Amino acid sequence: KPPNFPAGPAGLPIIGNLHQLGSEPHKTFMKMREQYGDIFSLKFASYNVIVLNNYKDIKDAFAENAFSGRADFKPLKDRSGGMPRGLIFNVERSWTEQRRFALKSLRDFGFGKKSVETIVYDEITELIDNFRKTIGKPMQTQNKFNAAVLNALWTMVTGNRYSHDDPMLQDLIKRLTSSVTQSRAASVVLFFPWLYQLRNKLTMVFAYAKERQESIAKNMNFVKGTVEDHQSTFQKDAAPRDFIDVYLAEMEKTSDTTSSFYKEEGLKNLTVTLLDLFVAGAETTSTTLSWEFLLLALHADKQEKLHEEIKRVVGLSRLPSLNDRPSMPYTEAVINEVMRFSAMVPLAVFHSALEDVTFKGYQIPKGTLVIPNLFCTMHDPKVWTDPETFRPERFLSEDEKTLVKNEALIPFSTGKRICLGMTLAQDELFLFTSSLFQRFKVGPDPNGEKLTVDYHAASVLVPKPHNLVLYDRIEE
Ligand code: HEM
Repeated sequence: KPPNFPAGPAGLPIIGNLHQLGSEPHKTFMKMREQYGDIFSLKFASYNVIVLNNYKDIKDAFAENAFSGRADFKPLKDRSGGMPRGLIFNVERSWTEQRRFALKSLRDFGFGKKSVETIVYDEITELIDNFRKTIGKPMQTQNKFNAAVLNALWTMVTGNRYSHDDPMLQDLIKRLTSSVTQSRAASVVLFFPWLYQLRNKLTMVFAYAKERQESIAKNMNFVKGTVEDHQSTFQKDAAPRDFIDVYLAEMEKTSDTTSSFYKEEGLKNLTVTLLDLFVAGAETTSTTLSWEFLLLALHADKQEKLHEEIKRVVGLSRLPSLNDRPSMPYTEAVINEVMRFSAMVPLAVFHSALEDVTFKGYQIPKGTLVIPNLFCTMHDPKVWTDPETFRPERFLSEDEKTLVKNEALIPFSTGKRICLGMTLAQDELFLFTSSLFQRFKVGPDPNGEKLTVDYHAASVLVPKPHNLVLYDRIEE
């Protein structure tokens, strides 16, 4: 161990602590915290790791540029053409440039602005039509939300939308979903470059590796095709149609040969950026909606309160809008509680130290992986009363009229690398939640198995497949 490094459980040679993680590492870390404290260390193969479990430590660490690196895993670099590019796994200057540009441009195309409403309304209208066909029948919600959410993103980025049952859209969803929810067994190769090499050589033997490589290649081609279409119809002086157009315009005006927007490098960053937006934006938002439907099916009283607020503030004759949001604290509290309870991205995305840093008296060497245990901050019994209970009222003042903030609610992480799509996700969650619970009531399938909050744990926590039944509140 490096000198003055946080303490942690002893591991084995070669693999370090990898064998101790279990199927739910976020919970294992909560147990280790009892023995080793809020900040403890691990070893994953040759990587030094520190785990942060307290929201204050996570906030302080991630406010520093020194902790804004990402792991230098070879498979991740291969995914973006041999070096870090795009948004999620990019680092240093290229990341700063790409992130700043994506944030600004997407804000102009919807993030936090009115136009997000128009785009999301199209999806909500189709979703409501589809849901109405299933009234009274058992159905799985996850895939339906996926299509709507991915479509909204696709519209902002590429200017087009698909019908929710379009095979192209369904195919894209399948490939994106598997990249986020693939088993932990596959991610072990991240830590062992030699195993990754071997796996590549034995691609024919490892079916999942083959499938994953093909899926990344297909997604890449799909995105490249869309970029090429834009390039061939791009008009320099016309108003940009979408995110890709703004990006192409930025490339046109870049003359600095070292910029991440310059010519070929710009194009490479664009394709990875597009993939990153879809990978990060679609599955997360739709899984949050799945959690919400499941939790509200289990808590009919909270669902009734939610519907009552929507009926009182918006009525039943028009769709809710972002302007209604400040008058709907219960709706906000429900969304907050769904995000807290599900802690859907339990360990965020690993950060790494870009240089040697001193943090809270510890010396953290360059290259150390930093894991923020977001699950712990949002289920910490020291912060939350009865953390395992679903109770939206915890985010309200005593008279239930005002929303109350809690600093430990950090489902989007915090600091320099805070989720780039946070505003969009929050707007979408508000619009989907208020529109769908204005119209529908959701409950367990009376003839199905007992509903539980069990989930499948990968990078994202996804509720186990389950059926729900919808009822239409508005007779036509
Ligand atoms: C409920 C929905 C969402 C949740 C809970 C969520 C959560 C997260 C978390 C925990 C991270 C990791 C932050 C870190 O490394 O510390 C992240 C990163 C990211 N998210 Fe989200 N996200 C959501 C929706 C979205 C949407 C809709 C988009 C885009 C349109 C998006 C784009 C991104 C990107 C690009 C990153 C990487 C940022 C970077 O590394 O600089 N996310 N998100």
